[in-house]
Amino acid sequence: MAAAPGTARSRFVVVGGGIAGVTCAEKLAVEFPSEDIFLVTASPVIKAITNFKQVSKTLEEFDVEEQPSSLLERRYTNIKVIQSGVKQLKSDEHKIFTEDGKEYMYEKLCLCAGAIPKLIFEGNPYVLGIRDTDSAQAFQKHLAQAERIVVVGNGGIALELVYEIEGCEVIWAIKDKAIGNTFFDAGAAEFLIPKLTAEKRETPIECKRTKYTMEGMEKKERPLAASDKVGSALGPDWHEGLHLKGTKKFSHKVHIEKLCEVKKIHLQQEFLQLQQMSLAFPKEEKNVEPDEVLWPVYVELTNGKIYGCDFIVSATGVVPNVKPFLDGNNFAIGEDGGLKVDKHMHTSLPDIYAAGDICTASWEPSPVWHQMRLWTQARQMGWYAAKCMAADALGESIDLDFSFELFAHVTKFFNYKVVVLGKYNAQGLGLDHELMLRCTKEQEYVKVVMQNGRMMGAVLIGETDLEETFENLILNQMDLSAYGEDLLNPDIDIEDYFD
Ligand SMILES: Cc1cc2nc3c(=O)[nH]c(=O)nc-3n(C[C@H](O)[C@H](O)[C@H](O)COP(=O)(O)OP(=O)(O)OC[C@H]3O[C@@H](n4cnc5c(N)ncnc54)[C@H](O)[C@@H]3O)c2cc1C
Ligand SMILES: NC(=O)C1=CN([C@@H]2O[C@H](COP(=O)(O)OP(=O)(O)OC[C@H]3O[C@@H](n4cnc5c(N)ncnc54)[C@H](O)[C@@H]3O)[C@@H](O)[C@H]2O)C=CC1
Repeated sequence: MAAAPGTARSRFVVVGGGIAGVTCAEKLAVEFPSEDIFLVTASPVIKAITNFKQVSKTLEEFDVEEQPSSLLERRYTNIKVIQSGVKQLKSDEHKIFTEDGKEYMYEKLCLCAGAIPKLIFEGNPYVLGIRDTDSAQAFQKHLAQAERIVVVGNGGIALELVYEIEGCEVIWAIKDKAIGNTFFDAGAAEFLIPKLTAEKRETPIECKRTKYTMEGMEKKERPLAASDKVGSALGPDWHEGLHLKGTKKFSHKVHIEKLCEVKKIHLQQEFLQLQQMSLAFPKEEKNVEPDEVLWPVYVELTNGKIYGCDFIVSATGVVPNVKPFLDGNNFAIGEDGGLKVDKHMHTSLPDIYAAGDICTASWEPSPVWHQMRLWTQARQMGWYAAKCMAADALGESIDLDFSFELFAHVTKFFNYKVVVLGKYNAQGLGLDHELMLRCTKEQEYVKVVMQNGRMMGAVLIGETDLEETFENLILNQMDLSAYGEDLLNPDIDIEDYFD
């Protein structure tokens, strides 16, 4: 298709300057050194991966740096970064239109526009979400004035926040029976709880995991994204540079409300009126605090309790960022709202690929892999999408990348190293599975998920040193029935067994 005058044209265009987009553009730049690769991004900074190390077959370790886009262009002279949001895609014309009034034609396009926080009571000024550097800084600013906040959600962000916040009371409202439902079961939650309630927290452990830094610029020099622009998602250790401190002298004070959701949020005046009328909140029945404590906002939970607070953090997951810029194109959309991609990261529309948080993996997965919107998967998908685009462009075939064989994630919660492998929470295994546990208080928690004598998943908390062995056992699906409980016997060197 010929480009109209004024339309820039590139064989490969990538949208999004997060980990998925940058990795995809870098790989394309290497595969096609004589082509210009356009990277179109709404954010003024890009995310780059440095010091990448493959720790084991599927576990990886890397640093993530927020960098000015000029550094990327200097590293890859055939990458051209266009800093403007895409406002429209016309897939039938192979064109994208940007906010600054320009248009670009592509032969192959990869969409890596990430996800946005799925907020409860969206639009309420007392409800904050955390996604990018700007929203994290806004949160920090509000926290500095706060005495009490309510954190809603039970996933990665909530787990990190409730542990890190100091000098501010935290009411943590979760839908589930136990904390951290996206990463662990109730047993692991029990193991972790004492760390949360301990008054004094230790210095952070050194842990082999991704690290988050800002390279090539001082924090104060960082260009601020305009508030209406979508920045890249934060990631590992995002809170390290932030001072997450409230106004109080105490260190930590967390109260957990289980099995509940937020029913309503009342502004102070509305709350007082209702209370005066004694209609909505008869004090003897509900957990309403004494009148002398006045809060800007009151959170009514579905368990009937009401908590006043300075503001609410909604850490309630993300939705793929497909609106409004992809409206008018007939993409197949997954149940979670992402662009469906097949095993070649191809969307349902010709010549359009997608990677990272924006996409929904819709191929038949390996029995021990599942998608989770994580930094590692954004990198793996971006890299593999570029390989698939290259293979398509050259008329070659390509097999699904090995990284999708086994789900593997290393992170840190409550100052413990946490490794989750395979179907670590027996996801999708039904009742037909067994759990084996080993736990030493304040030291380690090891859980393996077994099915028909085979290891299907594991949660390793603490310095267990078991990740590589278990990774192999899950990958090779060896029949372990003969070993029974010895599999977790601390007196047996399990690695020797299987070498
Ligand atoms: C607070 C927080 C902590 C996290 N911690 C961890 C962790 O410890 N470990 C982990 O593995 N993962 C973590 N994650 C998840 C991880 O950050 C994401 O899964 C990952 O960054 C997704 O990468 P991405 O490239 O798909 O999307 P993003 O990083 O969101 O990048 C999207 C890019 O698209 C651009 N964009 C958006 N719309 C447009 C448009 N219309 N036109 C042009 N460009 C556009 C944005 O500006 C951005 O550059 C965390 C996330 C958050 C929010
Ligand atoms: N260390 C790590 O690996 C981290 C990873 N992340 C990733 O960043 C992304 C965003 O993190 P989160 O927002 O924590 O998402 P999440 O998907 O990890 O967790 C969302 C939580 O919100 C709960 N929830 C959903 N709707 C709710 C509602 N209406 N009311 C109450 N609770 C509700 C869910 O049950 C779940 O516990 C995720 O993809 C997450 O995996 C984030 C922080 C740390």
